[in-house]
Amino acid sequence: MQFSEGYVAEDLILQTARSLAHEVGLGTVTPGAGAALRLLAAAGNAKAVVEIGTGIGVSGLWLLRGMRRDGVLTTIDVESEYQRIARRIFVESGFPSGRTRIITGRALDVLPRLADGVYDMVFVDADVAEYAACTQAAQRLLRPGGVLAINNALAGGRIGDPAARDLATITIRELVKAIREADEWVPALLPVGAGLLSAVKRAS
Ligand SMILES: C[S@@+](CC[C@H](N)C(=O)[O-])C[C@H]1O[C@@H](n2cnc3c(N)ncnc32)[C@H](O)[C@@H]1O
Repeated sequence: MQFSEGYVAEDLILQTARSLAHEVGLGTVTPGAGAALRLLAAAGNAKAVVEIGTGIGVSGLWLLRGMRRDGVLTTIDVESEYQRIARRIFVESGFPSGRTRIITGRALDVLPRLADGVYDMVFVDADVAEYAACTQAAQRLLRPGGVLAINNALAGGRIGDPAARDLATITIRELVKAIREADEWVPALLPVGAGLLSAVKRAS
């Protein structure tokens, strides 16, 4: 596990972003999960990606590095102060402001304003209570063959423990089960970082 997490090393800018996030007490994707996000974006030659939960830009930077050179990352967060730092990190990493569309607001207020069926990937990493609604929105936003990725899918390691009945664990457990059983998704639960539930939207 330690080997796979460190397999793709983070450069100085990602390390700096990660330590800034820790300083403000903000969780981020791990390097292994970041590398998996970059892989998924690159595999889909992603031009348009939606991220729910900008934080200060660690996962966004991984996504941008996998996307097409002309791709645009639309990233949503309620905290404009985090996004101010993220904007700086993206630009300092060589991604001009035209490569990002940074939207401040609650995910469930912003997502209905985004266009149907035009996104190649949606990454969800914000409020667990809204994961199911974000998944529903992703179903609408993604093109056929587009990829949904949901962070924290192992619920802090409690997902498979039937004795774990806290609300967050139950919410995630029900969601990963629903996605596994839904005809519209082709899923796999990747055991990187906090767990990255990844699912391709089936062409109907
Ligand atoms: C774990 S952090 C995201 C970390 C980021 N994805 C990364 O790996 O660098 C979760 C973020 O979700 C944001 N957030 C929480 N609830 C939200 C909501 N309802 N809508 C939009 N953003 C929200 C928080 O402000 C926080 O920045």
